[in-house]
Amino acid sequence: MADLQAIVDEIHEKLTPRLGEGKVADYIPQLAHVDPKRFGMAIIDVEGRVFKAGDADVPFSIQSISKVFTLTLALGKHGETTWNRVGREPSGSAFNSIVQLEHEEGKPRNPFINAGAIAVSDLVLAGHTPREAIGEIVRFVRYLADDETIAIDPDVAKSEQATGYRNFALANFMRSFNKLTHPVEHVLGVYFHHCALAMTCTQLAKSGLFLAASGRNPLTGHTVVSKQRARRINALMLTCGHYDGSGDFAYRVGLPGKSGVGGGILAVAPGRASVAVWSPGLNHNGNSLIGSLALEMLATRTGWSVFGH
Ligand SMILES: NC(=O)CC[C@H](N)C(=O)O
Repeated sequence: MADLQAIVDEIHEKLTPRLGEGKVADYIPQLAHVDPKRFGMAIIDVEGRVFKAGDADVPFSIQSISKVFTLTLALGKHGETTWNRVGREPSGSAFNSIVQLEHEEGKPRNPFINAGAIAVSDLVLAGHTPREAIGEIVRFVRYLADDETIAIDPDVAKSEQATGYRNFALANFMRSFNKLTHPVEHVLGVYFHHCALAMTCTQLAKSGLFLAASGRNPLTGHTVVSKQRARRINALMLTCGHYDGSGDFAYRVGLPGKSGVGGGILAVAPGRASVAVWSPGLNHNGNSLIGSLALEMLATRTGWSVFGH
């Protein structure tokens, strides 16, 4: 086994001169306040060993990475009927695009674009008030990471609530096709709050470990999902986790991954490790520019690509 700590240190050192490249998301005003030169990386292998560099223990806004956790919850509640509400195909369009929704009559392409995650929030709301649903999501993420300190940043949630015009448009559009069962304000309340979860790279890597270990978190011994479900969530992350940049991420990195506009990426090396990186500058697809490079370097040095060495 390669010396992972040496690899992580080398990646950090090599990328340090480039920190600040890319564009920090500012359409959610609160996200624009983040220092663009931050960089964190954490790897946790299936034996529980932790390898970290840089700001691995500084919390950041996980944004769309949370869609992996809400999808897992929705599948737990609704099983395969989840797929009546959201598809499983890459969209080839931006995370906040509305174009396909009209053709597809309000059924979003996949659970990781905004429209799809809004449909998933509607599913998580079933039988709950918005406050209870948000509480359930926070409890679930704390259970995954085995860390009771994880919380939502209320300022980020408020900031997005105040400026989330596109997400309101997407949700209203779906509602017009009768594709949401709860009021738009309730569904988006859940969506904005889970996107505003603040986590460190270490916490994120821990919370994704069940996906690297056939559905069971080896640190806690908890079986989170079946092997089959873990494999399927990984497949969705690989094909849809980086929006219209998913093909390029598969080509360069070759790992299931989910990005967020806060600059984080959670990547899964099945059977090996869970990896989280954070660097706030984004590329033109809204994925962390330096974070993607860090994962490309990691995959090259470890041979972890799911497509072969
Ligand atoms: N890609 C993202 O991280 C987008 C999530 C963000 N909360 C939004 O709805 O715009």
